[in-house]
Amino acid sequence: MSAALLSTEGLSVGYGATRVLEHVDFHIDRGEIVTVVGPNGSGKSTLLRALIGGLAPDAGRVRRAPGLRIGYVPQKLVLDPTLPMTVARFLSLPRRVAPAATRAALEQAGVPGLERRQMAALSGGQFQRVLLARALLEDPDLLILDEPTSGLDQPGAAAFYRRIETLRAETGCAVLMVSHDLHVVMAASDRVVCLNGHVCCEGTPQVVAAAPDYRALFGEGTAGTLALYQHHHDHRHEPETIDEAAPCSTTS
Ligand SMILES: Nc1ncnc2c1ncn2[C@@H]1O[C@H](COP(=O)(O)OP(=O)(O)OP(=O)(O)O)[C@@H](O)[C@H]1O
Repeated sequence: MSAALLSTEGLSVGYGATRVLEHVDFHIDRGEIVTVVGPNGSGKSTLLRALIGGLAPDAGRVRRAPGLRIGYVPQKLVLDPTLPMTVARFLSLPRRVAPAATRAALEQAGVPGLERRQMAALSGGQFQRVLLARALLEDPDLLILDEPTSGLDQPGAAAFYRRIETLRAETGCAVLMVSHDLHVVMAASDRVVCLNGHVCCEGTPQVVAAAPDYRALFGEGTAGTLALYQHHHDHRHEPETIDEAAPCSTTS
């Protein structure tokens, strides 16, 4: 537990009287890539809010390594499209960033030279990369991404995941990623945690990118960056909340 960058013990958290997460034990270690999957409304964003300190636990605790630097990429960010704002200016909010640091962050995020482009004129993939660049300006020990590929097509998602893998290799930062896709995850994930109000199951992704079935499903364009996650639940959920095809040996 002491090696963890960030961990929770018995975390219960919610909004007012509504509990969203119950007794969640979670950890992410230095340099690790962890993907949290779960259906819509299962508490993934709530877990992130609790982890970054935006939501106080009702019970249990959150532990952060001393001096931990977190770079956060939000699920979406809505900017007024009529407001003229260059990428460089966006990256300098709320505090000014030197041009060299802006250039380096855009390069690291895989979109060099975008400084003078208008935010409103970026494609979905470019916008996501600029959000990543903004997170990288923090020089994070831990990069937290909330559904970063939700607006991207499969080749776009694969390219984004390749960039994240490269970043981890270059900087050694840990990566915590959230996805509502229960089955398809980043192949480089060291661990996948399945959440549905509590931790249902966790394990490694099964890398099947070379399998003919996988290719039939996802095509050839993803170059091994995506993998299937196989759930091994030992309890049953309400219909339509989670992965009905998963084996559930007992009823909770
Ligand atoms: N600010 C809030 N106030 C009250 N309830 C909230 C608030 N934010 C989320 N909730 C509720 O908490 C539950 C979990 O929401 P959360 O956003 O954490 O789920 P999620 O797994 O991230 O979902 P999604 O995949 O749809 O983004 C939902 O029932 C949601 O309606």
